[in-house]
Amino acid sequence: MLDTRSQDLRGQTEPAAADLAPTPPKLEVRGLSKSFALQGSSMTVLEDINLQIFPREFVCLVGSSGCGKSTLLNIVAGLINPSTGSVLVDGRPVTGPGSDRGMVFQNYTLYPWLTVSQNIAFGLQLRKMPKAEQRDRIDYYLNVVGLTQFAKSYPKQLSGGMKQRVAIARALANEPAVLLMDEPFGALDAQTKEQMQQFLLELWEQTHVTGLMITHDVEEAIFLSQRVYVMGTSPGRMKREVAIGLPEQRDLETKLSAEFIEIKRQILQSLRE
Ligand SMILES: Nc1ncnc2c1ncn2[C@@H]1O[C@H](COP(=O)(O)OP(=O)(O)OP(=O)(O)O)[C@@H](O)[C@H]1O
Repeated sequence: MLDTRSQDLRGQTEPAAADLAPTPPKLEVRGLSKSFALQGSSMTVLEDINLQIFPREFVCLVGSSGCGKSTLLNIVAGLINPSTGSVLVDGRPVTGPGSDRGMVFQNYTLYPWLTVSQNIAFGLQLRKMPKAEQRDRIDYYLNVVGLTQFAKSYPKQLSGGMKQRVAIARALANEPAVLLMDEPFGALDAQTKEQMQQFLLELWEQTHVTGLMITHDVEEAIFLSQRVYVMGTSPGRMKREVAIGLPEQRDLETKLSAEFIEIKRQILQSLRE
């Protein structure tokens, strides 16, 4: 029996955020700071971070190298603790990793000894999901990422883009409340990266998964999201929030539109300030 979140991921329920006012956020970061101990002193990496991501929103976070993007995402994932502040998913405080947050990293993190299907099944097995339901989910998400024919292949037999599609399918198969992605296309060549961006847009149209992705590629952020958070550095803090008013249906031509170029100019300017 699938829960309502899973139905949401399959695009069957939950109206758009704008149709419901006020809608509680799926993910909320409140007054979050993080300091690391460094050679006997303390280095503040994140300062007073606040953000909210609403159901069916796909949001990107951009910032220059070292501003704390990965640290923030790892805190949201529950992999490291904040120094102050909190993270809430569906109103519940995050205290560690959980299947309500699916994570995709830049470096391929598939298990090389497992097939594509087995990789996707990994979290489902941990949760002791009945076999028949596992098979349904695996088939469904293999189809969503267009890899049905590669179900029995091993990661070493796949290209970089295909590996990331498996990683996305594995994260989605748990039907998380929020999909978290840390530079998922950062290791791909320019052409594959563009294909993956197109793929992710189509995936979002199909699943309307709530997502938070970090990238230092401003064009990628604008192309993929409904909102972009711009981070400043030293210490990492939120500088600006930019609503992306582009139509939902986007393709590579969208990147050449005057509206797109204007948004890009504004974000680049914020990053430079
Ligand atoms: N465990 C740690 N101990 C000490 N300092 C850390 C630790 N993890 C991260 N940092 C520091 O925190 C800062 C932010 O790092 P982080 O990796 O979050 O940045 P980023 O914005 O994701 O960078 P990039 O885009 O280059 O990946 C850096 O100065 C880094 O050296």
